[in-house]
Amino acid sequence: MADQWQEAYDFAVQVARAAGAVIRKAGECEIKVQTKSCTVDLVTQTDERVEKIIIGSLKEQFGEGTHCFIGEESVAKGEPCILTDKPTWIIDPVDGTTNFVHGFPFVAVSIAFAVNKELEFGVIYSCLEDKMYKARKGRGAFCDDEPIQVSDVKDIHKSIIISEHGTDRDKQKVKKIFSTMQKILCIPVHGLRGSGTAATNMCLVASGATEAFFEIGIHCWDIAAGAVIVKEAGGVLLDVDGGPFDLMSRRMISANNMVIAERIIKEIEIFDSVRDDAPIQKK
Ligand SMILES: O=P([O-])([O-])O[C@@H]1[C@@H](O)[C@H](O)[C@@H](O)[C@H](O)[C@@H]1O
Ligand SMILES: [Mg+2]
Repeated sequence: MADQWQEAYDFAVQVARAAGAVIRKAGECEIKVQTKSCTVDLVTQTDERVEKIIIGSLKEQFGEGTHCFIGEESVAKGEPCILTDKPTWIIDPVDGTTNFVHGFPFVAVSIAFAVNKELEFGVIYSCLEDKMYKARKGRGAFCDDEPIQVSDVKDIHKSIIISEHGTDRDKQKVKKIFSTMQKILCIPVHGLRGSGTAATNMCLVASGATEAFFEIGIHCWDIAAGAVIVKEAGGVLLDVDGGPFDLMSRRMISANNMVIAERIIKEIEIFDSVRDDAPIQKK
């Protein structure tokens, strides 16, 4: 059967690389910062401009109305965040916006593609590192066209675990986040890390640099591309309660294997997060 998504996959890589160049250039100028859900949930004109460039390029290539789009900044402006069976692009134009604003060197363009609610491929361009991660369902994962695979560590005491504190500053949630981190650190593990971008964190799992990344509070656009890349690199994806991975649930763990995943899950103190696909509350 003709390989119908190869062209879309190759085009997504080109678009991600071009978007990364725009981000790098914008980072050389003064960055005007605004906020979204709270004072530390940052957004810049670059986030919005890059998302428009990506979606515009995809519409031009594949036609208006044939594909659907879930983009971080479009959703922030009220677009629906509903995954249907239609071919759908799930886009985070600047993953690691806070890093971008501060010049902290981890910023990624994350582009995923789903059909019939199945993730077909994911592309993550870590644009300040100039590293292109990509994977297609059933065809392996790559960084700069070199195959990558997860670490073979099974002993939690020999692991590095990534988690992030996110942008929610609710005291009860922060307490659970840090209590979880403390319990994991004192297993003990070799170390805790966090790049500040979920997409990059998942590439670090996929490339074997760390054994797991989990977070409660992330969005589908942060993790969709990384989910394909981790899975194709031989890793596992689960809900933080050990259930099946749920792209819209705002929580997940990605790990190199089930032994590490299940050990980390034991320590996670779960708190509620409104699903990405929850009905929009009328103001
Ligand atoms: O907002 P953004 O930079 O696209 O996405 C970021 C995520 O990738 C990260 O995992 C999370 O901890 C941050 O709070 C932020 O949400
Ligand atoms: Mg993001």
